[in-house]
Amino acid sequence: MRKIGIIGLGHVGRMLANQLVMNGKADELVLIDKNDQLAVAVQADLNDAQTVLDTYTKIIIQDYAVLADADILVTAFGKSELLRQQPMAELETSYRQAKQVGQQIFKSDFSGILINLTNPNEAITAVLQQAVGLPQKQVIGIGTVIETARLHRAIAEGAQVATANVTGFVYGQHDGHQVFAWSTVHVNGQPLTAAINGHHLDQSQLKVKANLSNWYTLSGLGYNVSAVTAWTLRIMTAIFADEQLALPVAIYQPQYATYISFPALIGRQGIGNLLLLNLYPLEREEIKSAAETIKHQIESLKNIKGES
Ligand SMILES: NC(=O)c1ccc[n+]([C@@H]2O[C@H](COP(=O)([O-])OP(=O)(O)OC[C@H]3O[C@@H](n4cnc5c(N)ncnc54)[C@H](O)[C@@H]3O)[C@@H](O)[C@H]2O)c1
Repeated sequence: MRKIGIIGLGHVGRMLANQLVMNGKADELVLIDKNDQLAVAVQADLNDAQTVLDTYTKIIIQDYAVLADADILVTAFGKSELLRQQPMAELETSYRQAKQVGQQIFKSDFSGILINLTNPNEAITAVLQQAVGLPQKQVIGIGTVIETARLHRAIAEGAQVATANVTGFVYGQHDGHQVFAWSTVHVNGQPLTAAINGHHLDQSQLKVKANLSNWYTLSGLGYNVSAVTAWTLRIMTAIFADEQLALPVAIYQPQYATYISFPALIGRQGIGNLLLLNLYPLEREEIKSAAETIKHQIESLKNIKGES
């Protein structure tokens, strides 16, 4: 039986619940939001849709206790409208919510894999890990998975090849101190320094292009939802199938003594081996510097008191 929980039923939590039910990807789905009416509404709406589906998902709402035997729990609380101000504007709000939600998860005895989507992603994943008390390998953030996907898309469009032909990672801090590790990027097995499919690709232009789609989405919609939902579903599949899929998720990286976006293998156990690739010295320095930025952000949370 596949049992999945989602905490926070805003744009992202709702879309994820919708996809899980519509595609029959969960046998039991636990939906929790601080807004009772919203949770009741999402449950009713999805149950109405189930009248025509040939799969069935049992939907339970507002009950932390039933998370005890859940396989995967996704945290998608937050207040994304704040992102219109600046990328880290949710920090205080998310921190207070994470303390409160984390305590409730701890009390529920949840022992599966927690995937955190709430921003600022690395810092809030670290706060949640402390609060829920699960081993670090079981508490993952979405990290720079979306940045990496956007980079692959920018490269694929520039070289006129399929996105699947592109490999490589963005490390560091989601929506902040990103590190484009060009040494890891290959297209059709070739490094970017080579002409790809007859195209010479410029790194700075690729970087701008990769960030542009985030800008377009945020300025038009005010939030982004589809890519994060699709990649969260992909991570869930990797966990259930024990795939050992390599993605740059937010993980605790002992070398930097902090949560940071870093490529690692994802499977049934959560995080497996970290990918220790042969990076350029400058890239290693940049990752170290991103780790310092994240540590400062986590340190700054000590001055925040109270719960929202
Ligand atoms: N990493 C990514 O690529 C990515 C993409 C999109 C969104 N996000 C992040 O995911 C989070 C959710 O985004 P969204 O657009 O759905 O936000 P949203 O503001 O639409 O929804 C947040 C939901 O969380 C609920 N909530 C707040 N505090 C809670 C608590 N203590 N307990 C339970 N529920 C609580 C709210 O009631 C609301 O329904 C944000 O932090 C956002 O920045 C990340």
